[in-house]
Amino acid sequence: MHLLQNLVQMTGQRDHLRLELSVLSTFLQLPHITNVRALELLKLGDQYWVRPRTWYEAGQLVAAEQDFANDAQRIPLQALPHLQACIAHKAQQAQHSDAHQHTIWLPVWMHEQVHVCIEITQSEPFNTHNLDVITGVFNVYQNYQSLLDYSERDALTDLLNRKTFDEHLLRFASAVSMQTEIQPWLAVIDIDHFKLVNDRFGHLFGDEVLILVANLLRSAFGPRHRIFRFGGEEFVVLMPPMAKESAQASLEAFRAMVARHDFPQVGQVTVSVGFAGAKLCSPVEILGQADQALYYAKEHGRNRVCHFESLQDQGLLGGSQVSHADVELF
Ligand SMILES: Nc1nc2c(ncn2[C@@H]2O[C@H](COP(=O)(O)OP(=O)(O)OP(=O)(O)O)[C@@H](O)[C@H]2O)c(=O)[nH]1
Repeated sequence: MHLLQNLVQMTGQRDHLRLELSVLSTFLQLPHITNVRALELLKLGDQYWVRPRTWYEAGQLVAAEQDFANDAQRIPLQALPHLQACIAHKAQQAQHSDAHQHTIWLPVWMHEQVHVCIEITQSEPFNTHNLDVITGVFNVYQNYQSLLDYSERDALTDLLNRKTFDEHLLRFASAVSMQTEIQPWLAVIDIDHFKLVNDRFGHLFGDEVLILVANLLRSAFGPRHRIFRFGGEEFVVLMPPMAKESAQASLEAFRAMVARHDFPQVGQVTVSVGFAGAKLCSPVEILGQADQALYYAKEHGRNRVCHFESLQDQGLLGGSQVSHADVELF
């Protein structure tokens, strides 16, 4: 009965982190289980890394507070050879036992990739009944996870939709380090004269441009970035902590990549970009700042990248543009 109640509670969650904590808490109700962790996997450079994202410690479930790259708990995937082999073979699970404990790894497969893996350790060897219950709970969790994921994505481009933006931004903003020049960034990217694309070539070709721009965004920005389609021809990228020059350089590289791309039938398409530091202030404020920089880029020739704080320091932003942010975004 306890298990059923836990499953009900688990499927009542509306965000990934709470769902993860809820599944760990469900596993902890099962007999013999001594430890459970949700591991996050990420490719940095050409190597895969793992870190515990949520785990059980001193009688409590806790979540990592650090950005993945700065997390001292991250280890190379090779350090967990059974999990590494499991992923390499696209297997559903891996097990390992030593004299004291028995561990099972259950990777969450989504679009043929693994970003999360549940690790369960128990004092007794796994038996058939025990494994049936564990995999049953895990399957409910995995199905629910993909349902949540589906509800968070834009149907046309498969990028994140706007629904979870605030939550992602909050996580990025709380990763701000003491060095103020290294900070997360928020960029608003808008396709130039997109109405003309629709008018000249029709909505189907317009849609194809949106899909291709989304693909270019995915290839330009790595897994530590979060890419959203905010609606229409507007995209938002949350960039992990870095120096302003690096943020500017990667946005410039993306802008140039779009300008170089040959869009079928349509030919050349350009984008304008505005970006601002994603400090700990309200999402509305940060979006408003990036949007003011975007507005400036649109007003000054399009196909360019503008940085809010630089424009502000140069006194190039009037007060009137703020209303654009209100109209466009809220
Ligand atoms: N094909 C397609 N068009 C869309 C979609 N969503 C919004 N649009 C169109 O995007 C166009 C946006 O046009 P505007 O906001 O006037 O901006 P613009 O023409 O890109 O001009 P600038 O932003 O000033 O460079 C409108 O024509 C919308 O109908 C979509 O999902 N598919």
